[in-house]
Amino acid sequence: MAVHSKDLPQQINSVLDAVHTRKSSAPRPLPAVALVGFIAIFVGRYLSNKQAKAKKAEAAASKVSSEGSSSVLESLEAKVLSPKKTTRAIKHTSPETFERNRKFFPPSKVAAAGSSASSAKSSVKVGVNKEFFRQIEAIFKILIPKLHCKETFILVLHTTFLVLRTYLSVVVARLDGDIVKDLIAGNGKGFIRGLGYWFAIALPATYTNSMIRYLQSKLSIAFRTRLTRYVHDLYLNDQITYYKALNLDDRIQGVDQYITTDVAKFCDSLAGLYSNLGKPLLDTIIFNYQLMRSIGVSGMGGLFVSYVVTAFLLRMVTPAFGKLAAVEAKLEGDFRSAHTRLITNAEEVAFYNGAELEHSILTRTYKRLIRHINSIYKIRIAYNMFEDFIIKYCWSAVGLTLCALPVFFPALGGVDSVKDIANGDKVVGARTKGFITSKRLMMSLADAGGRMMYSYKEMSELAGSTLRVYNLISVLHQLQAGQYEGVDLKTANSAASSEDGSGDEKELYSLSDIRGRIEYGYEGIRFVGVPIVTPSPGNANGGEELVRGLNVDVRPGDHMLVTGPNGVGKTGFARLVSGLWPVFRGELARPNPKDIFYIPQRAYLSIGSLRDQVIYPHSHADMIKAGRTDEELMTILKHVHLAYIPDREGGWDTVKEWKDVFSGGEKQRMNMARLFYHKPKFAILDECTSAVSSDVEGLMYNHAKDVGITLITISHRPALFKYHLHLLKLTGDHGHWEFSTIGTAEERQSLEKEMASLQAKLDEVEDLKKRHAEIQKELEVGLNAGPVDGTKVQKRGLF
Ligand SMILES: Nc1ncnc2c1ncn2[C@@H]1O[C@H](COP(=O)(O)OP(=O)(O)OP(=O)(O)O)[C@@H](O)[C@H]1O
Repeated sequence: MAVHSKDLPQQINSVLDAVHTRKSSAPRPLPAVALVGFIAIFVGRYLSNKQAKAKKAEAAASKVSSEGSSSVLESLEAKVLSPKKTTRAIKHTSPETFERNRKFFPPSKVAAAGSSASSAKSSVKVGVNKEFFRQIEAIFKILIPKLHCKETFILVLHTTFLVLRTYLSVVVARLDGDIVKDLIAGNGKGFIRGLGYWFAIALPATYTNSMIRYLQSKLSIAFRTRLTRYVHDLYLNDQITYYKALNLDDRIQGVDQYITTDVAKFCDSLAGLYSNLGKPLLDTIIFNYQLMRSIGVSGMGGLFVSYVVTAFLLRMVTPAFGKLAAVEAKLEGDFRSAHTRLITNAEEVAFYNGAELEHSILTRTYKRLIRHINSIYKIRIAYNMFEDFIIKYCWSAVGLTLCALPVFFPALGGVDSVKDIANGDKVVGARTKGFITSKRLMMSLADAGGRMMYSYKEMSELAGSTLRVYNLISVLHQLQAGQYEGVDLKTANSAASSEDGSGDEKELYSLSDIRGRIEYGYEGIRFVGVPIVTPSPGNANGGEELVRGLNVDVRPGDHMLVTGPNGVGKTGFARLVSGLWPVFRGELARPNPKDIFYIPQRAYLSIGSLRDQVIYPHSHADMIKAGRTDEELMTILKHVHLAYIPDREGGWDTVKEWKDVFSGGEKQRMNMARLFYHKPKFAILDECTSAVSSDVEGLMYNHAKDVGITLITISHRPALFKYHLHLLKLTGDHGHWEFSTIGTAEERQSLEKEMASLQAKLDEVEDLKKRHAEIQKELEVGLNAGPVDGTKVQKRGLF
């Protein structure tokens, strides 16, 4: 019977023939051992090198932390001043790479589970379909950016071990057949030799298995590192994509869950899928070929038919695992963010005694998640039963029948049994060997088939996490390029005119229709016809116009106070200048980022040392590079009346959760210290001294002006008038605003002083007048009452 030996690599064929031909006396598994040994040495060297490097780095790190602050400083200084000596810096993804990749990430056509309406309109479902493969292909451009990279190396090594494992399985199946045949024939020598080979194979086989697991984890970590780095570069950059994703777009809610859990899950599933799908696929090809040698072509035909029927049946009964996985990920994210909210607002909740309500929110979120997970488990019961029934029982029955074919109909047997009989084996021995080998191969095949079917389920689940990761990258790419999910202007226009009733066209502001212009590098802040509009993502009527076409020009030294009632758009003004809100119309000219500093309403304290709080957003290395010293920081703290802090907290290097350490006023003063450290040309102070006592507030304002910072203060408090020259009043009346000049600061201050002293004198006059009237009245009463008795007068309370 013709055997297609050319179909397999020559080497595998010759080794397999050597194993099953009894005439060969050479130790048969040796090529495998040699190959594994070579790979083991290679991988071992690679890993030990890595471990040695890691140990070295760890030792260096512990040395730095055990030495005092001065040595930390020295080591940092050394790093800054001699970049050659530092470890290789992690390079950020270049804007060109983002530009190149953006076209591979157009908005997903799949209806994202639990996402906004626009994507939900889509008819494409989550699952193993064309869109899934397109998304995977796009993500692969990030995972494996070029042919020669670490991931390719791991993949090649992983594939080598997978092939090796399949090869060893075939060797084991044949060896098993040989051993049983020798046992039945009573061939002691052959039996002992067989056992020897058995143990010789055990070593490379176990090593191969553990290397496959190890390389799978390495591949997953390598993928995760690449993806996380890419997403971080896309998320945290000067385009403030993180702010846009959180405030100007609602397509990715719970972005932390996406970046942490979803990315990790995706990489795990992808790395697992490669071995869970690649290995059984390879097994199926090789085992089928081997089986054909034992059970013949007709047996193979039967096997093929059983595959097709199985695949068809399983496809019919497989639930939408992809969609279920995507919904589960979203619900996990909701549960996590409910906890995060509580952590962030623990003090406020405690003051309000809100534990019970918060508890019910957490329980509700958790129940929603668990209800969904439980429903997945229930769906799985029926599916797993069906899968087991087909793979374990039906396949075994088919397998046994196929093994029996050569026994009952020798003409249908494969080439091996013919060869064995020709080699002088007895018919029973040849049948036993053939049956044991075929059975083992069948079992491995059933196992491979099972894993392949299981992989289909995994692939459906992978489709869910792929969709989430793809959506994350796609939305971030779009936001970075300034493309938002805007409202449909046609629908919004008709809605606005009918609501209005007048039929007049009302100006609509959609994030997809931003027409304003921003000019950087201007020596001041100039608004020309710029409206202040809330971005309102997802609002069908577009953003709300808070302030109508604003025209102001603040030049150096023109300190300006922005005032108005709550919610009128004062912070909106600052958000426009800082580039957080888009300029929908008009022209905005502003200084370069380094020349303007913004201090928000809620004081922010970063993770890090006390020093980091003053110099934020500089790092210590930046500070050293700029030639700034701790003494300078101390002087700054004196200006904000916080000079006692370094001593109290144990020095500049103390690391604490600073938001829990400082009082409200201290937090605000620390934020003002940052302003004095950075000394920008312009500063926007948004109610950032509301908790500071007025005397210290005055000192800080005066110091800021002394060092040449032009102040734009957002505040309701008239006490701050005296530090400003101009007043921008947002009235809140149909977007109305007024701009006026307060006068020079000195004039204003001296006038106010005079006013205050005159007022004090007037108050005194009023008191004197009142007293005068009282005395007069008493005297009149006393005179009318006749001669005065001293005791009587005293009783009336005159003296
Ligand atoms: N991302 C956003 N999307 C939609 N509306 C927003 C957004 N951010 C703020 N707003 C709304 O815009 C309005 C103006 O907000 P802004 O923070 O500018 O008020 P403000 O004048 O500074 O008020 P306050 O004096 O209370 O600080 C508010 O009604 C607010 O609810």
